[in-house]
Formats: sequence, structure tokens, C-alpha cells
Amino acid sequence: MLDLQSIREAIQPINAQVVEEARQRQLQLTKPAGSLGRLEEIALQLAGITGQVKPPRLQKAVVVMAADHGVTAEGVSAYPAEVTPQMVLNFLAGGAAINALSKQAQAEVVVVDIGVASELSDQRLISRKIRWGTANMARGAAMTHEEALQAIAVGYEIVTRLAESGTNVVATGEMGIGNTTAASALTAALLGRDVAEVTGRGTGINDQQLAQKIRIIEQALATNQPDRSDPLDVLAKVGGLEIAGLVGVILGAAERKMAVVIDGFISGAAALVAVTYCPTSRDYLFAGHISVERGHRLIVEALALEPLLDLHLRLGEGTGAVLAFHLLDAALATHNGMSTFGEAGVSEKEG
Ligand SMILES: O=C(O)c1ccc[n+]([C@@H]2O[C@H](COP(=O)([O-])O)[C@@H](O)[C@H]2O)c1
Ligand SMILES: Cc1cc2nc[nH]c2cc1C
Repeated sequence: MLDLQSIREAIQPINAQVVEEARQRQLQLTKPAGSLGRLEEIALQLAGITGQVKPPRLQKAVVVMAADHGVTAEGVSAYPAEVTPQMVLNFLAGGAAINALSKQAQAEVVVVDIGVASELSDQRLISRKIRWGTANMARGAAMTHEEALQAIAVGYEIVTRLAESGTNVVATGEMGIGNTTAASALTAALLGRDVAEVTGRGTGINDQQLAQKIRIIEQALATNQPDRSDPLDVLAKVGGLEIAGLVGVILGAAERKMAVVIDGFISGAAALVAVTYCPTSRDYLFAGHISVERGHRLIVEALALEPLLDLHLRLGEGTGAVLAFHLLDAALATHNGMSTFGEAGVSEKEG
């Protein structure tokens, strides 16, 4: 069994000395100090994460964790639960948005069945089904503590394997009809917010369905009484298997000193669980974008992250995170590739 406490203790802050050396290098590059704005900040964070003043070229992957949610029985999504396995097949065939965007960003797509509620067998699929979807959280715990730990272990194992084959930055992706309900329940519980403040329309529900979704989440929290001080308890009771898997990806990446680009609301909820459990893991995170889903803003604020993109996305799959890969590449292209004032014979600031 995964020793999560040892992993938490093994996660180190990023290298502040290297960040400072990278900052000194930036001051030498042929541009007014600070003029590349957030691209400079991205490069500094990557320097601290990798421990290299000139970080190596990014080798990118997106881990798409797929799972089903028993709470879909309550009518909380605009789409039927069967879309989850159908989209998994679409990911494997290369026809989804995440495939198109990953191709463009030169990122590997890793698709994981961590809890889809149907039989899926395909050579290209990483089959790590913990159970056939979660239980209906409106009536009891979504999963057991043990199952949540098993799902975290799956994410940890997958990111470890990616690191061993040279991946140095990972995006979090997910697919699961009903998972904005789980993400809202987690956010309400962990941030101590009213359910209505953190609940949105997901795949596109109407006003009446939104009112029902809020009632169901309130019922789930009242039934399960998750312990806010214990993020793993909250995760097991009102989370999801794909969310737990992404917690494992984030903690495993942080332990291995790999950068993690977080996608939207569901990925954000996984980051909230991971950082509540291990605050140091935050050093390794980039918020790829800000989702339309209203609870996401509260998560990024709580994590003190500043999203890189605001494209009004609400798709998931890792799409916003993979789009942000382009900005990480751009940050390193300038930081590593530009000439210094001395090298180029350009005059420095006066006075
Ligand atoms: O990433 C986001 O911010 C996001 C916002 C809304 C919906 N989604 C995706 O839509 C699905 C969940 O929506 P729902 O309405 O079924 O809860 C799931 O597959 C997510 O990947 C994702
Ligand atoms: C078609 C479809 C694709 C998705 N990708 C992520 N969530 C999704 C939800 C639906 C409904």
C-alpha cells in the first residue's frame, strides 16, 4: 500500500537559490527588466522546480483520468453517464479536443480507466479500474477511504512511470459525467463555502437542474458529514475516482520535482485536496486557465495561483492545461535562448 505520509514528507520546496540565479540571468537578457512579465515568472518557477538555471526542454504529457459517478442518478448533468466510456474510446481513437490540442502542443496523451462503470478493453488504455463508478454520494460515501487511497496510488504510479521515461511536465486531465457535482461538493467542504457559491452548470444544465444539483450536493454533505480538517476523508466521501487519481499525479510529480499544469474546475478540486494535504506541493503547480465553472475561481484564489489563460473554457479533459503548455515553452524559449546585453553589445539601462 502507498505510504502517503512518507510521500508528503519527501516533497521538498523548490530550489530558492536556483530561482535567484535565474532571476539574475533574466536581468542580463536584452530587454527592459521585467518586460516579459509572467513569462519571466514561469521561467523562474521552472528553474526552481528543475534546479537548473536554464531548465531543460519540456517533455510534455497529459494524464486523462476517466471515471463515473453514482450521483448522476440524481439528474445532475446535462448528458447521460454513457458519455464517459464513449469519450474514453474517442480519446483512444484520437478524435477529442484533448487529442487535437495535444498534437499541436507535442504532448503525449495518457488515458486511464480508474473507475468507468462499464467494461473497457483496449491496448492503448491504462486499465486501473478501482470500482465501477462511485456510489451515489447523496445517499452515502462515494467510496471507501481504502478505495480513495488506491486511486491516489494509481495516479502516483502513472506519473512515476512518466518521469522515468523522461516526461518533465504533466497536465492534469479528466473525463467523468457528473464530476462537477463531486468537484463542487469537495470545494464547498474544503473551503467552507455555501454550495450555491461553488456550483455551476457543468456540461450545460438549465436553471431547474441547477437548483436540483445544489440540493443534491447539500444533501450529500449533510449525509456524509466530511471532516474538513481531513482532505482524504472529504475526497472519499464526496469526491471521485478520477479526482483521487489526479491527487496522486500531483503528489507524485511534486515528489519527483516535476512541474504540473492544472486544468479546470475538477482538476482544481484535485489540486485543492493535494495542497491541503501537503502545502509544499503547491510550489510545483501552474494554473493553466480559469474555467467558466464558478467554483474554480475560489479554488485558484485559495491556492494563490494566477491562471495563465482565460479562454472561457469549460470542457475539462486537460484542454486548458495543454493550451498553457505553449506558454511554458515560450517562457523557456526566451529565458534560455535570448542573448545577454554583453553578448549582443546592447547598452544597459542608464543610471
Ligand atoms: O474543467 C472544467 O472546468 C469543466 C467544467 C465543466 C464540465 N467539464 C467536463 O464535463 C464533465 C462534467 O460535467 P457534468 O455536467 O457532467 O458534471 C466532465 O467530463 C468534465 O471533464 C469540465
Ligand atoms: C461530449 C462530451 C465531451 C467531454 N469531455 C469532457 N467532458 C465532456 C462531456 C461531454 C458531454
